[in-house]
Amino acid sequence: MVPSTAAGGSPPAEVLRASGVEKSYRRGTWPARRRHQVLRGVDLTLAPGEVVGLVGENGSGKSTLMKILVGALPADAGTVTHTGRTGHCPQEPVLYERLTCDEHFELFGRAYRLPADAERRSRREIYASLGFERYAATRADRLSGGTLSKLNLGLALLADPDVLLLDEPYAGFDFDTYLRFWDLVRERRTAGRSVLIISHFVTDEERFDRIVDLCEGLAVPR
Ligand SMILES: Nc1ncnc2c1ncn2[C@@H]1O[C@H](COP(=O)(O)OP(=O)(O)OP(=O)(O)O)[C@@H](O)[C@H]1O
Repeated sequence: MVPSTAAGGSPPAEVLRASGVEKSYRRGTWPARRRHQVLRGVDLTLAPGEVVGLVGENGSGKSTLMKILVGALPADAGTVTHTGRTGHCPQEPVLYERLTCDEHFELFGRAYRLPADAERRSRREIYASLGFERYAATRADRLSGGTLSKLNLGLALLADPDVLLLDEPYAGFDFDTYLRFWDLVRERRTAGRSVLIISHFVTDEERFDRIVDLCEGLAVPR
């Protein structure tokens, strides 16, 4: 980790930097075991208030890169540095089926060490902006796929992270929720927060500041 502000107190030029990130997986069983190199030296930066799209075909390594960026998977080579707080919304929601939405927010609020009143305020804003307050007392195993995605995103937003990393965040959203999602991203950008969005494809290119293609293991600016 690097300090959250540059020397002299001025804002950092970038909130996230990945340099030369490499990753390969082993495939097959012995004696036909071989390495499959997914990332071949990815360079990627995210400036404060920037909304960047990371696109690439199925299997190009987007989720692998995201896991490395959040520290959930070690890279074989390269470095990743962050400033400030990071929120991560994985492709598959990591939730507890017996806990309600409210209980998830309480649990994650404690994990983020948020004061209880700040957690409740943030939770109310998230329910209102994504429109799922009526499910506050519903257990996760009784939620629809789209509402699970809202909860997954809401938990990543709870502590107002400086950098939000989202893996296919709107896959299960209806159109109204999709538009609400982009309102939320716009608000974050205005507040100087950064968002990196992984997607198979980008339909609304104008909503992003920049698009980066993950192609043959490298991040290529579009
Ligand atoms: N744990 C693992 N072990 C072995 N191979 C893996 C593992 N995780 C991913 N892979 C392989 O690495 C490649 C990249 O996978 P990854 O999930 O990062 O791609 P992706 O771009 O996110 O794909 P998608 O768009 O389908 O979600 C794929 O060929 C996948 O099969």
